[in-house]
Amino acid sequence: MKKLILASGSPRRRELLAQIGLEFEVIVSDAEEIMTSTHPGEVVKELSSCKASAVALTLSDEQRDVVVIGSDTVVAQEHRILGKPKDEADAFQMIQMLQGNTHQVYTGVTLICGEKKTSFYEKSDVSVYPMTEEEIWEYIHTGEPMDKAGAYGIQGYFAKYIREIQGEYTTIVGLPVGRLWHELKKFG
Ligand SMILES: Cc1cn([C@H]2C[C@H](O)[C@@H](COP(=O)(O)OP(=O)(O)OP(=O)(O)O)O2)c(=O)[nH]c1=O
Repeated sequence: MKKLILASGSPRRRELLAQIGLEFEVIVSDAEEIMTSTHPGEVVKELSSCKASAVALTLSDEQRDVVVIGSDTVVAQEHRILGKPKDEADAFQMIQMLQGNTHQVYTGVTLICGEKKTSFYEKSDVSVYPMTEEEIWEYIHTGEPMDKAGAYGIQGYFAKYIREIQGEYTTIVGLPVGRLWHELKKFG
């Protein structure tokens, strides 16, 4: 297995990569996130590519055999794409939309090693129990929503509002590790 660089500041992504027994270095880029598509799957592929490319560009010649991993997660509810909330009022609006409904979580991943590059995405469906306004504010005051796409974390307090998921759990937390491992093997 080649050396790995995780181009992400997300603690969840580090935990998931460590969970499957991989060793890696973390380099966080300040990539400009350029979006040209409106399909959530294409959006997360593009954004993951921006993050991985920004780090790949900083590597020296000796590091050309390293695989750089970039990733991005969004929530899609009907025709809307939700990233991280701007403030608590935005978080309230997002959770208000998600409660009592089913939405999709898309995570895109890009792997870059020298000239070789691959991007893919995974999608999971998440159904949320109805929540009262009081419950939504109580959840926002846990501080959990602000750094998360769709303003919730399935791995935290929000778990008690999850009715059903279809698809891979790690896609929702931010890194679909089964698919990632499958793709990494192709890099040798
Ligand atoms: C839906 C959901 C998202 N999230 C997180 C995963 C991502 O960290 C975050 C979405 O933001 P991203 O912009 O994908 O990632 P990030 O800014 O946290 O990290 P980086 O760009 O450096 O890789 O939301 C959860 O932790 N749990 C969830 O249930």
